[in-house]
Amino acid sequence: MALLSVNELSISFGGLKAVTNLNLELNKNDLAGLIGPNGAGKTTVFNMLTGVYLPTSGDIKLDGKSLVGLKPYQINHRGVARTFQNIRLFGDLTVLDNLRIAYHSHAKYGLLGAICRLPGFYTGEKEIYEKSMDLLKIFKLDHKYDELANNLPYGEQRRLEIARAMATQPRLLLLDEPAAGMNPQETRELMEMIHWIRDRFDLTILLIEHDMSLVMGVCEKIYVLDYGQIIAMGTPEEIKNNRRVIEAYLGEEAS
Ligand SMILES: Nc1ncnc2c1ncn2[C@@H]1O[C@H](COP(=O)(O)OP(=O)(O)OP(=O)(O)O)[C@@H](O)[C@H]1O
Repeated sequence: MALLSVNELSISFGGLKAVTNLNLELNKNDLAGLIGPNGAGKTTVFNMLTGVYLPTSGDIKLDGKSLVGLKPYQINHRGVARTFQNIRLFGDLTVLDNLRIAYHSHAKYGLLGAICRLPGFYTGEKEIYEKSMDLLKIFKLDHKYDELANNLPYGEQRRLEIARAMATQPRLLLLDEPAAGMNPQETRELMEMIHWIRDRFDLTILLIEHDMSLVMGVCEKIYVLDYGQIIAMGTPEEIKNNRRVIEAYLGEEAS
């Protein structure tokens, strides 16, 4: 069974059909891309997958169970995490605390345990600290654990956002333009990191990206969206040579 199965998904804003009859399927461990010209509807798809927008029609199933109508935090608890096009970190908190907060959303001790400082609270806190530091190491941010997130260079803020999403222990990770604003060296390192976390954490990843070298280099399967509709799906090689895809992008450049 597919991990994620999107069936005839549509959404309209007033008279504007932003996404129409979208079908998409991801198997466990897929590393897939969602590309398309500006305004094609990519972020809107992510917003529907994560419960930010309620679809007008259609269904989204994770492991065969519908996510439609669930709140974003409920969808996160089912195993879906995301990053945003515009970085959304807690800028005035340290790098470590940004991760701790994400781990706390899944902490095993309750409010009473925290207020009364029950033994479970201390073991829980220690575990969260250790797991947070482990994740920071993976994302090469451990030496910056005490810095305020706002003070990190842009590329590191992007990595911290992915690390924070990983702290919610997702099965499906949605990355919205993870390489935006990165230089070529940072982009190359990010590509390797995305591959590595997919394998290490047994993840399924769907990413939106305008940087074609990243999409073609890292994704094994690519969906192309244009005017809210999927116009092509295939391997990077198939997508590169697809006439409809070339036209969609050339149309954008010509306008
Ligand atoms: N909340 C909303 N209200 C009204 N229109 C919206 C809303 N969200 C998205 N749209 C519209 O839906 C369409 C798709 O937007 P979306 O941001 O999903 O595109 P995108 O492919 O992610 O674009 P980009 O690559 O530029 O980020 C656009 O016409 C946008 O204006």
